[in-house]
Amino acid sequence: MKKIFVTGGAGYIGSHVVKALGEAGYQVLVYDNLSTGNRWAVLHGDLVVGELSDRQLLSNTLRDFQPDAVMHFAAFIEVAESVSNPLKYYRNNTLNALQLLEVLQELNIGRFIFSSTAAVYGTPEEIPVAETAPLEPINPYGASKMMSERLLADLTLALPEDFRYVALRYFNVAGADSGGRIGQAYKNPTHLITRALKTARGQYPALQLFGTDYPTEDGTCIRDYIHVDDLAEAHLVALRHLLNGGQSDIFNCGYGHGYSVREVIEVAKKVSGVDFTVIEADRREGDPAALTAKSDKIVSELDWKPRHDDLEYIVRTAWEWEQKVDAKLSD
Ligand SMILES: NC(=O)c1ccc[n+]([C@@H]2O[C@H](COP(=O)([O-])OP(=O)(O)OC[C@H]3O[C@@H](n4cnc5c(N)ncnc54)[C@H](O)[C@@H]3O)[C@@H](O)[C@H]2O)c1
Ligand SMILES: O=c1ccn([C@@H]2O[C@H](COP(=O)(O)OP(=O)(O)O[C@H]3O[C@H](CO)[C@H](O)[C@H](O)[C@H]3O)[C@@H](O)[C@H]2O)c(=O)[nH]1
Repeated sequence: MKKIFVTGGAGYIGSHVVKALGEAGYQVLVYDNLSTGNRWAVLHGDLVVGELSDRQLLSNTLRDFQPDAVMHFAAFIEVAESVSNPLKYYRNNTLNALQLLEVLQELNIGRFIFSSTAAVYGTPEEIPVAETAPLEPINPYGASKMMSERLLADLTLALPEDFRYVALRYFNVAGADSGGRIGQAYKNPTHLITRALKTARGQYPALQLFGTDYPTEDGTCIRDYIHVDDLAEAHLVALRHLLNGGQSDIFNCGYGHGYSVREVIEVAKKVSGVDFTVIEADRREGDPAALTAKSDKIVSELDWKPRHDDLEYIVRTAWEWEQKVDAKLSD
């Protein structure tokens, strides 16, 4: 049985990947400080509650576990916060990734899957954006991830046989486990779909719509929303690629088309059945106007088969999860 070490596996995306790894028969060890993750979200394997910057604990845990591959999800993820507190993001997302790579090198652990982001592209000249587009992040979050990608690229150049990685550039991840066991579970969520559905449930008085003067058809930002279970499957195909001797590579993870904020709000109103209040507000700092993935590379090269390219399904699974999450968080 192959062993996979998962940092950030108690978080939103990591927990869905851990679920998929468990169902596919991998042995999983999660390493997470539970800063935004939850113990109950780890459905398979064991959890070590630990801080990435704790080099000793990280190293001892990896030495004991001897994984065949590492998946690195642990990071801070909010664009707006990264603008107001950039060093927090460079420390956790870049410095802690660097230290993890040093420890892996010391222990000769050489297969790595990295959670990157569409934010590395900034405001691309052409959309859908291809993996080969220039990386010009417009916020510290994207820059912190771009720097980690650079570390990976340089390390694999130096050690082509001993270190191989796949960086997955996620677009906007949304939705929840179709079995209703896990989903996004933050005390103060900032993502559009989660905020909209919590507003529909009466947890916020209104949804703020950030920016209506973007150069898009309806003036609001366009994003490529990908269901979290399809993203989990992308990790499994990337893992098989590496374990079968595949080369280091980078793949976009999105469906290749997007929806405007107004379109998402309409679907959230339809699925919830609530005509919640929307307040048109100023642009949020650090937001590009439109970001969609050119997504054929992962399909053709890794045989990724997405199953949930349907905004209504994405929002419905998130809505079903919203009925449960508060009870989970107060457990
Ligand atoms: N959510 C998205 O739309 C999105 C898009 C692109 C990329 N990503 C990337 O995906 C990854 C997972 O994101 P998510 O949405 O699941 O966020 P999340 O906050 O739910 O998960 C991050 C997990 O990492 C843990 N963690 C953070 N810092 C840590 C540290 N120093 N030591 C130990 N554990 C730590 C947290 O407790 C949490 O469980 C991140 O790397 C993020 O940048 C997310
Ligand atoms: O209450 C809200 C929340 C969001 N938005 C808007 O909705 C769109 C999507 O915003 P999200 O916060 O849901 O997602 P982002 O596009 O900012 O960022 C997400 O996707 C990025 C890549 O595209 C990064 O990876 C990042 O980690 C991840 O949070 C943006 O135009 C934003 O301004 C609102 O109008 N109101």
